[in-house]
Amino acid sequence: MDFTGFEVRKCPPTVMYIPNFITSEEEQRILSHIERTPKPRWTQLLNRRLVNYGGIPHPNGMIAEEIPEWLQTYVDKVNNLGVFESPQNANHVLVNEYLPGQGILPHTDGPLFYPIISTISCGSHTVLEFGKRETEEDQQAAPREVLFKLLLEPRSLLILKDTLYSDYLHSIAENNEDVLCDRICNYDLCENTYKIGDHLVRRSPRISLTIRNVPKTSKMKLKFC
Ligand SMILES: O=C(O)CCC(=O)C(=O)O
Ligand SMILES: [Fe+2]
Repeated sequence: MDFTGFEVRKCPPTVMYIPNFITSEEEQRILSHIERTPKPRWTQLLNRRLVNYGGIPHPNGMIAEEIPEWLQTYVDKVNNLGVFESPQNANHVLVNEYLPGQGILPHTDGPLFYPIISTISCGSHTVLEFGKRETEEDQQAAPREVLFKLLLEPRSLLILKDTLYSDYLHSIAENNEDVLCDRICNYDLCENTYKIGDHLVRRSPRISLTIRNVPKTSKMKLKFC
């Protein structure tokens, strides 16, 4: 796919933002599958809950598990864009659920993944914030400065790579609503519905599909003594 027109130029390289990557019907289908996920499949964290599909990434290699067909459709859709240069096709999906007021602390995705992140948002918008990685002695410093923000609309696809993967931390503030006029780098690529009114948009529950490649996989070996 030719990404011209989808690259966000007001922030460091590289961000691609594609609004309406999936249709409302596809979004509803995803949400209803997630809704039916058995409770024990979820890992409940303090400020969100998550499900791993494709296996659990591990330094010794991920024991690959088959991704269910309804979800593999979207992994294929992302792979077909040529985002992950094969043979680095995506093989893992992390499903995160955020209720209003929930978020994720500043982090990088680290060395277990091939350094490209693709994220499909469903159900609600959110605002992804970026800060710079700090040195050890800076750790105690005052709250980390937010350098720029991206608005992730429902049904959109976000792709992050290069220095944005390696040098910047990303996070979602634990807010019930977002002010959308302030330092949003991809604002001109967003839907018009967000460009009217008072720019204060309430969050509703959001499901994100973070689609990545885990390069190191292993076949499970069972040892019987
Ligand atoms: O929900 C999102 O869009 C971000 C998720 C994320 O950063 C992660 O799971 O590493
Ligand atoms: Fe992340």
